[in-house]
Amino acid sequence: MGSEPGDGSIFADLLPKEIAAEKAVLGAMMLSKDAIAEIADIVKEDNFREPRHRLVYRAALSLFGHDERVDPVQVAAALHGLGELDECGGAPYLVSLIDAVPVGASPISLARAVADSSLRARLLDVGHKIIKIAAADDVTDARTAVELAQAAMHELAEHGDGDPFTYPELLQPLLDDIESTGKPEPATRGHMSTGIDDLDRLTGGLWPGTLNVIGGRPSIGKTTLALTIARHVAARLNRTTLYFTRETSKNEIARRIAAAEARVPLHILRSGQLSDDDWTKLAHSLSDTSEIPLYIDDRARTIGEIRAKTRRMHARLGLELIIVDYLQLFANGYHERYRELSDITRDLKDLARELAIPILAISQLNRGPEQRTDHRPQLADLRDSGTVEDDADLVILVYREDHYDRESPRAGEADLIVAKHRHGPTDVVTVAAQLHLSRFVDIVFPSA
Ligand SMILES: Nc1ncnc2c1ncn2[C@@H]1O[C@H](COP(=O)(O)OP(=O)(O)OP(=O)(O)O)[C@@H](O)[C@H]1O
Repeated sequence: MGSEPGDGSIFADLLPKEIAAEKAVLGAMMLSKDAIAEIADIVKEDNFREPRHRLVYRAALSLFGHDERVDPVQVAAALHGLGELDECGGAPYLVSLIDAVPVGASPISLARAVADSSLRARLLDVGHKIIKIAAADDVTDARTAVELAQAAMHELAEHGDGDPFTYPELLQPLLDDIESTGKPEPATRGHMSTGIDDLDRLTGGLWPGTLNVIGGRPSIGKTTLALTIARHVAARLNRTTLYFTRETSKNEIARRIAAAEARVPLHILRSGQLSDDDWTKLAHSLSDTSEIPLYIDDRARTIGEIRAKTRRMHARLGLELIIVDYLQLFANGYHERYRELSDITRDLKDLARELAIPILAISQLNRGPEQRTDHRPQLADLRDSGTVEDDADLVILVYREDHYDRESPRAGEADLIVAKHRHGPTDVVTVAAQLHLSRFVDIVFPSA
């Protein structure tokens, strides 16, 4: 028993509950073939920290792969054939694994518990490694030590499941190393405008080190507002922006940006039925925007991945704005939701401070607006989203009257309700909602 020798860890001793979780996963695999596929998606062999559990897992998976029965008898026979049965505690131990499955437990939650504890053990190992790097002051200078520590953390975030690296995956860190070596720290260029004049007059734009939140009910236009700001910052201000999207694919985001920049309606881009004029507009805008520093990522799945990618790209490119679309999608469901969302917003706030850049995060609201007669969102509608209401420096709530009433005399308008502004006044800014072009624009009143 104890930690696997290969871990080389002084910290990662297995706790009784972690042993129980590993046993339960293996037991669940021997109870149901359906469970095996679900578990294998989440848990890899090296997630098991008890060595004999790795052997049982490998044998069970091999039987499953050959479409054979997976039960204690078959697994015992397979292990016996490999000369590993005694090392695994014999047939009685395999039978005891079945008894270790808690009544009513889902295989997925059991698998997640094992993957989670494996990741924690790796985190402890990395922590230990970082302490050793930090202490070796006769070997490395402080700056190199920080880079080594960051590399250790990146490896953990990107390969928590222990998969081998592909060559293309290794190219990126290599490029980062080559490009960041000897490059001065990017200078912070202060606050930036959002491109919505009235909003900029009220807030001064987005400030370094702040967490800014766009809140709204589904389909109200949160992504449209975030993309309006992203386009302005990247295309008009030429400042490097990284947009994390999870629900909407990067291709769809690109389509929405193209619609807004070329002023060709989204449904026309989707249908492919472009007129000659549309093609001309699209071609011009593609050439105008071919080098804008806007990066779109639809692969990050957790806040840890967002942090790792952001740090890596910041070292390489000097990021100036991060956008996260949207907070709730980056909760992994391992813990109570309120706590996870609180952790995510705190992490984003810390990241904004650490990198001295603004972060703009989209958040869903609870059903509060639907329960009020005027449907206007309020700060308190963020209440279910962890501590975002407290952590945010600026909260902009999006509201469109025509979303609730198609006959509204305010059709085509959106209110951007600045419901929280830590360093200034709150107010409402009204803009034109051109959703078919995926953009919000200032309302220009004809001069008298
Ligand atoms: N071609 C179009 N013409 C008119 N309106 C459109 C078009 N395409 C999308 N819309 C509208 O734009 C709105 C979607 O905006 P957006 O995706 O920014 O909302 P959201 O608040 O981010 O939504 P979600 O919570 O679903 O992510 C919807 O109301 C949708 O009906």
